[in-house]
Amino acid sequence: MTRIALIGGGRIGEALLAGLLDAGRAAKDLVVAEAVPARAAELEELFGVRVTTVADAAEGADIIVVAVKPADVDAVINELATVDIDAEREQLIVTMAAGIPTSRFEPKLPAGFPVVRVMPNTPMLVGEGMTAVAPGRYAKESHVELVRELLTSVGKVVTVTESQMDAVTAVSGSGPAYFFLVVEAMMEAAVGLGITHRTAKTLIVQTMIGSAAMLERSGDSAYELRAAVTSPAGTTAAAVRVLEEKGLRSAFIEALRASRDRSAEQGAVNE
Ligand SMILES: NC(=O)C1=CN([C@@H]2O[C@H](COP(=O)(O)OP(=O)(O)OC[C@H]3O[C@@H](n4cnc5c(N)ncnc54)[C@H](OP(=O)(O)O)[C@@H]3O)[C@@H](O)[C@H]2O)C=CC1
Ligand SMILES: O=C(O)[C@@H]1CCC=N1
Repeated sequence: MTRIALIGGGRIGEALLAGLLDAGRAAKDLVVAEAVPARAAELEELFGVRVTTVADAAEGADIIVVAVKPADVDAVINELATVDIDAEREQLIVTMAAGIPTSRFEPKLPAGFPVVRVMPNTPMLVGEGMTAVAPGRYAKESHVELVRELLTSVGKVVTVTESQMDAVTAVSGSGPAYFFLVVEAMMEAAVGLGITHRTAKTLIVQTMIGSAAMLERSGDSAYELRAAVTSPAGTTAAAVRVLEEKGLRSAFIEALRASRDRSAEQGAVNE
């Protein structure tokens, strides 16, 4: 079985770990390097995985997943550069850090060492992740396939070019937060209209799940599905008019641009 080293056991690292274990991967094939001792102990306790140093984790792994904050990536690269990793042993690095290009890794690693950049999201935790995968300069089709296979066990996977990664980050990497924000706002509104918190959550979550399922399964566009909900002079038209007047559409356009730009900016630091 493929041995996976996770460098950085934070929010996204935990989503990956939990998703992989739920998908049937054995804890003995997963090893974690985590800087915060209390967090390391928590991960050992929660998931039964071994927590060790970056060097030990990386040397024994087939796939080394880097899931630290963008600002910490250089330190991890420098550490990986000093350990015994080798493309001939079929090892590869997968980086999840927003904005950081594969070209930041490649010059510091053994010649030709393959790096694959990915942008996952936290729903991996429940097997419903969305991950985009882009090969670096030395990653072959077989490396991309291996990464796709790994991440398909925790959700959907698309392959993109690395130049699209900052945009993908704005759409699906950060995307869960936009939906959670919409739910927060709808919850507040529903409770304000006299519905209990518990009932409001049931109504909203199932409405999201149902709407997503229709988008996925019907051949119709979001516009067509929305039109089918909107009775002439009815309730939906009244609500949508307010949302449009308040600038929801342009807010999303500007928000995703800001997210894309922030991703690129994180990659540009220290270049
Ligand atoms: N959260 C998300 O939804 C997504 C995040 N990402 C990317 O994943 C990366 C991690 O994000 P996130 O999980 O939110 O961040 P977190 O801060 O929650 O997790 C990163 C963890 O790595 C630890 N760490 C830092 N340096 C090292 C090191 N040298 N060795 C071992 N562990 C280290 C951190 O410790 P400390 O706290 O001390 O720094 C922290 O516990 C980011 O680059 C982000 O862009 C990508 C997609 C989605
Ligand atoms: O907020 C962030 O920077 C990370 C990257 C995508 C989702 N979370």
